[in-house]
Amino acid sequence: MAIKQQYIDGKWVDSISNKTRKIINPFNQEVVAVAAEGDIADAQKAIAAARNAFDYGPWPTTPATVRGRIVGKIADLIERDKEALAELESLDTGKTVEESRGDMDDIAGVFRYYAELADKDGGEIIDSPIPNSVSKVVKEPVGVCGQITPWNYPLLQASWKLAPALAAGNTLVIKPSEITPLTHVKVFQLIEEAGVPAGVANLVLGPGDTVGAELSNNVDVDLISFTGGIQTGKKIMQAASVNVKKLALELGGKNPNVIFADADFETAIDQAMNAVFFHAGQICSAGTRLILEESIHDEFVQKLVERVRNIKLGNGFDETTQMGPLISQEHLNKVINYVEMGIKEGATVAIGAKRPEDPELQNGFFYLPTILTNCKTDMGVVQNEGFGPVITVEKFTTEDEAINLANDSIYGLSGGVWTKDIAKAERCVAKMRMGTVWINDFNLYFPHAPWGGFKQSGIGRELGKTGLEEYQETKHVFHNLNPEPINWF
Ligand SMILES: NC(=O)c1ccc[n+]([C@@H]2O[C@H](COP(=O)([O-])OP(=O)(O)OC[C@H]3O[C@@H](n4cnc5c(N)ncnc54)[C@H](O)[C@@H]3O)[C@@H](O)[C@H]2O)c1
Ligand SMILES: C[N+](C)(C)CC=O
Repeated sequence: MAIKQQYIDGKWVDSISNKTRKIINPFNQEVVAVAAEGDIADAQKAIAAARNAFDYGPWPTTPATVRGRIVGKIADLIERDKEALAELESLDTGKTVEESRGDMDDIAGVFRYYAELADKDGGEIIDSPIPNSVSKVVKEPVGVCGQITPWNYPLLQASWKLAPALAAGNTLVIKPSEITPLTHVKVFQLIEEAGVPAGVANLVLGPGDTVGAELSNNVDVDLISFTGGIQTGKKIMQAASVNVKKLALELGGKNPNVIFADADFETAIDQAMNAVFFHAGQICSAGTRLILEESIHDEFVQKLVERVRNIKLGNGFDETTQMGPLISQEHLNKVINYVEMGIKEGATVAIGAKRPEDPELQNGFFYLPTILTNCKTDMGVVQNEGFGPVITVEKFTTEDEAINLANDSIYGLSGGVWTKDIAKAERCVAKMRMGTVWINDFNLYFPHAPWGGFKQSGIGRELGKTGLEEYQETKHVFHNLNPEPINWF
């Protein structure tokens, strides 16, 4: 099996130590690839290449229109190779190929969006209060960017970082999760083919506590952008303080889905399922806290259970599969412990709470879709991110109570509210402390709208215009057209 290599300074390379890692299909634990396993030295080599390309290379001063054209070419190539990319993503993560195809459309859309945005902000002329002067504000790239991505949406999360960083003229080193590097490797082949100059975009494979920590610590990195868990985010924030790096953190969520009695009942049930069981709940914005108005609670739970019973688990490459496995044995163990904690705390199992018995699923990291009722907001299972196919159900009777429950969290990534009462929806949205709030929808995102968290769900925003601005410095240039001595001294 050919080794999946790193891409450093425009060359495909093994790790300096020659170490490798087996990449496992979570559906059956088969080895699907062998990847180079980089270390601190590989990260340093890539950072040096990115530093050199930023300080002495053409990319930062290449006209934004030309950079945009190259970013657009990457979008074209992703569309060309969509099927191959989707298959790699599903082999690596276990998600259905149908879902991976959707991810690839989204990813191409992100590159396209930033390709088109690249040359749209040419800065600003200020009406200077000083006679005979010109005052202007220009946008410049931040410098060398370190980018660290998680395993649940490997290439999608990478696209939110790569596309704006390149469009804005930065150079970068990206590190995917060590267990899901395959689509990163493939997209770097496309980045090379699109004509991004050597040293501008670098890919280092390997673990977080070595490669990731080096990206966070190294003083030659000007900005670190991280998507992943809250505990890792805290470590990165601390490390980034070494040279006051610019910091963007996209962390976890424990997202409330508030359903009022006047909501469209069937649609709310359907979307409540989708909000959690899509990708087996391994989504930062999964609607894992179902908050139901008491008068509809029993019927809603009963109907939900009936529908959840029919969710088809299986191989992501089988077109009838609706939900794949969890990512790894380690993660499966975490989800098992998380549900056990909820049961010990007094939650009632409405369905699931175990592994499936189907013999065909025994080699995969499967866990049954699970609904826990009788949950109270102070339970660990309600407060902690489980990152699996598990819904906790709470009840409310008044609008204020619903909002208080929704906000009772250290997280603030996303939330939803379901009602036909427009005024009620707007009142709730105004009080819900989250970066994204959906009215009569859940889990929707697109390149044009910013994404990120309130509270401990993160710092900064990806996507939208703000997603480009994260990768730009703002410089004020004052030009005195008639310099004269001040004669103070
Ligand atoms: N807010 C969002 O948009 C968003 C999107 C996707 C995932 N997430 C979050 O990601 C988490 C799941 O992903 P995960 O398990 O891969 O997270 P994780 O924090 O374990 O790992 C994420 C990345 O950080 C690296 N890493 C680990 N330790 C590190 C260290 N000390 N220094 C630097 N890098 C380090 C890992 O190798 C990986 O590449 C969930 O909490 C989920 O909510 C958030
Ligand atoms: C940000 N999103 C929803 C694409 C993936 C979160 O895990």
